[in-house]
Amino acid sequence: MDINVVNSLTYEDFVQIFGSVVEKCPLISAAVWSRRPFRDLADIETHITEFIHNLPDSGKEGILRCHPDLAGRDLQSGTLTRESQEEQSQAGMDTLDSTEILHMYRLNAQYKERFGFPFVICARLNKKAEILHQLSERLTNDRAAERERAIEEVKKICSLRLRNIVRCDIQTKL
Ligand SMILES: NC(=O)NC1=NC(=O)NC1=O
Repeated sequence: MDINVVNSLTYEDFVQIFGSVVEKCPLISAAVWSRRPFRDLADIETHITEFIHNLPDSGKEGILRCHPDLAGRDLQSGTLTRESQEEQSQAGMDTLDSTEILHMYRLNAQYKERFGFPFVICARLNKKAEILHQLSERLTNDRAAERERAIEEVKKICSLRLRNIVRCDIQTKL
């Protein structure tokens, strides 16, 4: 998306377009809007990651809690956001058999019980086997380390969603 177009967006249009780059956290884009004009898309990403970085632990955990479980209730009931649906499908979460779904459900529940926030991973960069491996492995982290690790995954998801916005725009230009 042409950065001059982005910089000329009204607040409402900016949040409409960028509000879901962090799952169900339009507040972040609403806050970043006031940092315009942006040099480029990477500049928007920098402002978003700085906003997240400067949040207290409770704020970071709040962002994590806005993420739907992988292969969880929202996927099964078709109530995922468009972005999450695409990401989870790409990772093969929508083709698990009943045993795998139950296994994911149990590990997600165990993880949430231990940390108080859901397991978050950038689904577009991982397939089923790696997701299960990471979920089991990260369960042994301490809370502070795991919070930071999960926030790093949120930043990867955000980065890919930002580029998706740009790619769509290029397509409309072709
Ligand atoms: N709990 C999660 O990691 N959820 C997700 N990761 C993604 O990349 N998309 C999701 O919905």
